[in-house]
Amino acid sequence: MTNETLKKAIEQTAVAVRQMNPLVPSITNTVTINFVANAQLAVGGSAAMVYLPDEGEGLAHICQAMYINVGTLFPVYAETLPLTAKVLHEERKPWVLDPVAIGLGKMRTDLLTQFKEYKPSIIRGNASEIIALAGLWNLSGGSAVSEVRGVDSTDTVRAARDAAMALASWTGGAVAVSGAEDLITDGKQVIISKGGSPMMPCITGTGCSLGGVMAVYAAAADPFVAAITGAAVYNLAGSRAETYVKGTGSFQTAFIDELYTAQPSDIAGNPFILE
Ligand SMILES: Nc1ncnc2c1ncn2[C@@H]1O[C@H](COP(=O)(O)OP(=O)(O)O)[C@@H](O)[C@H]1O
Ligand SMILES: Cc1ncsc1CCOP(=O)(O)O
Ligand SMILES: [Mg+2]
Repeated sequence: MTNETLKKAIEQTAVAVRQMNPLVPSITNTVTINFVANAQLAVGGSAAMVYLPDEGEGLAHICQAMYINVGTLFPVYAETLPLTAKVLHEERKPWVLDPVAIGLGKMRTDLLTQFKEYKPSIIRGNASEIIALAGLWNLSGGSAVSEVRGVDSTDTVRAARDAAMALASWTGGAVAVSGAEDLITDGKQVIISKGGSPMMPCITGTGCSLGGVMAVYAAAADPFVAAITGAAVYNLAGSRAETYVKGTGSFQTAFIDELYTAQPSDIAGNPFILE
């Protein structure tokens, strides 16, 4: 892939989701569920949030793509999440996994272990989560899950490069590592997406909603292009929003405005490096 073909693919993806308005349901955490839905709607998707096993399974059958985020688990998810992921895998529907706070608790570890066989099309996490997931799945570049501290990263994005590539090689999809710069790989190529704002990690849900937005784009593009398009619109919107807000409260509102108003050509023009 060249820079020009990638820019064209990003622009086409952003245009396509606005035309399609794809149904992209989520099973996600209760902290940021509203932010996820609003971000998905802002870029052109149709959101639907559920908790129950038959509802996850039912939506997996009819959706164009789906998002699973393990941020706040409830006992019912022991049934909901594997059932839903199994349908997505069997029907070859694109789906995005955010392994939030991997390492915390037995149920989270059990669920994330099971997802290895259901091969998420895109895995999106911060650097520590990506390194820990590769460790849990016994892939190269991974390390013990006990090193994760809650939901925030203690590793640099570059430190997660090998883990990200190993995970993408296993799934056959893409892996996106977020941070001050974002690294996206399909296991062969690596893209660094630039931009964003230091305010982004200071509000909860930028990472979670980025996963939801990547799922929306996965309804219209292959996982690698979808993940790159998600990173690009986030970095563009974050850079723009920080220029006129007073602090992190108004940043969240401005950020959604910038997602909504971002033109496909501007999303494609957000700086990236093809390594
Ligand atoms: N220091 C930073 N500068 C610019 N953008 C950032 C910075 N930290 C995080 N971001 C952006 O915030 C979003 C969420 O990333 P991150 O905070 O790593 O996820 P998580 O919330 O899962 O830990 C991504 O779009 C990322 O590019
Ligand atoms: C704070 C918190 N606690 C459990 S899930 C969650 C949200 C994490 O969101 P993000 O990873 O996008 O900052
Ligand atoms: Mg996160």
